Amino acid sequence: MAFFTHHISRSFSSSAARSVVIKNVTIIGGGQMGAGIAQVAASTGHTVTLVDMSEDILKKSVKGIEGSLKRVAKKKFAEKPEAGEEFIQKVLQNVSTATDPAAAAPTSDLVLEAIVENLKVKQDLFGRLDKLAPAHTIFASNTSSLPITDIASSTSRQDRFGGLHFFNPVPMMKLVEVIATPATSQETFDSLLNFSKALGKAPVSCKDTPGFIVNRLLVPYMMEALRLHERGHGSKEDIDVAMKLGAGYPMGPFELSDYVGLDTMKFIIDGWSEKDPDNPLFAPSELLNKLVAEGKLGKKTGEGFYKYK
Ligand SMILES: CCCCCCCCCCCCC[C@H](O)CC(=O)SCCNC(=O)CCNC(=O)[C@H](O)C(C)(C)COP(=O)(O)OP(=O)(O)OC[C@H]1O[C@@H](n2cnc3c(N)ncnc32)[C@H](O)[C@@H]1OP(=O)(O)O
Ligand SMILES: NC(=O)c1ccc[n+]([C@@H]2O[C@H](COP(=O)([O-])OP(=O)(O)OC[C@H]3O[C@@H](n4cnc5c(N)ncnc54)[C@H](O)[C@@H]3O)[C@@H](O)[C@H]2O)c1
Repeated sequence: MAFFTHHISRSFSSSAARSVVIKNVTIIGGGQMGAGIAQVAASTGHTVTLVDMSEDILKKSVKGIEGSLKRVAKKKFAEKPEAGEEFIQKVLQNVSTATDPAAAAPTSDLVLEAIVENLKVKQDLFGRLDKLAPAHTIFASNTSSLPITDIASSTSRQDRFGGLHFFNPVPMMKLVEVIATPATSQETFDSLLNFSKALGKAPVSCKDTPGFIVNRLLVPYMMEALRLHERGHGSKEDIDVAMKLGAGYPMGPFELSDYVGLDTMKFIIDGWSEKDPDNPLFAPSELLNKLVAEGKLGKKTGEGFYKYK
């Protein structure tokens, strides 16, 4: 229970780091979130290196960025399609790709991670990068649910480590949660806050507490929707319609789950259940586990709670 009741008071450690103007960014993970963040960073004049595990994945990431830029350009340059095409090419020139994070880390002001929601994998990544990146480089995680303090513990730069939690789809969602751990320096926090503003986002300041602000409220809501459905008290279609038309949400909880990715949902819930085993809300869901086991991960695989082909 301590996981959900503890309170961390924010105190900034004294730090050798100065406030950094973030220009060169390495983003690790070219999935939904990493590609979206890369797009927005490149669109706002940052130099971006996008890293993932294979050239094939990176090709897909860049294709996704191009597709999203086309939607942005269609609106932004409605009257001037050739200016729209120029904008797309200019943004894409700011993005390079790599399969080894070591390639870009030495010249990065910020290394931002958006890989799988697994503590050990994130710790291994940052532990390795800590030895490669210069002293001034800030590290940040886009984790949905893991404590930033735990991820940062694999490095020797806990004062230069924070959370930057973006929302999906990144080009459309204005919010960024900027998370300071008790060890994050004021300079690092300011750099991350200013970077979020430079991306055209609206940052809010968060403590390193479970779910930060949005997911602390969103996860119980989503889990209640799942439990309601599992008890047979509402079809997923009716629950989605009800929350869209009755609460004004743009997507119902099952549509949103498919959009986020059911594998990510499961990682979040399994992690919280481990930390708070007595909370029935976080107990394993047979339905969610079955869909993930069948590889039905939502929109990205063509099927989740709903079918998309
Ligand atoms: C029930 C199971 C429970 C399991 C329990 C597990 C619990 C865990 C839950 C926690 C999950 C946390 C995840 C994460 O940490 C935090 C999040 O990110 S939460 C997700 C937040 N996002 C949302 O809530 C999105 C809600 N949806 C919307 O806002 C909209 O639907 C939309 C995505 C913007 C799309 O809009 P629509 O009107 O529906 O559709 P359109 O396609 O017409 O789009 C409108 C408009 O937007 C443009 N657009 C859309 N996407 C993009 C894009 N990627 N790039 C560029 N442009 C885009 C599109 O072109 C349209 O433009 P227009 O035509 O209007 O000019
Ligand atoms: N999906 C969402 O709506 C959402 C929103 C906010 C935050 N997040 C968080 O962002 C992170 C990424 O989520 P996503 O939805 O983009 O996932 P995703 O599955 O779409 O993409 C993850 C990418 O990371 C790559 N990857 C995995 N391990 C790697 C490693 N060691 N090195 C390099 N690349 C690696 C994978 O190949 C994949 O392309 C997670 O921590 C998630 O909790 C997700």
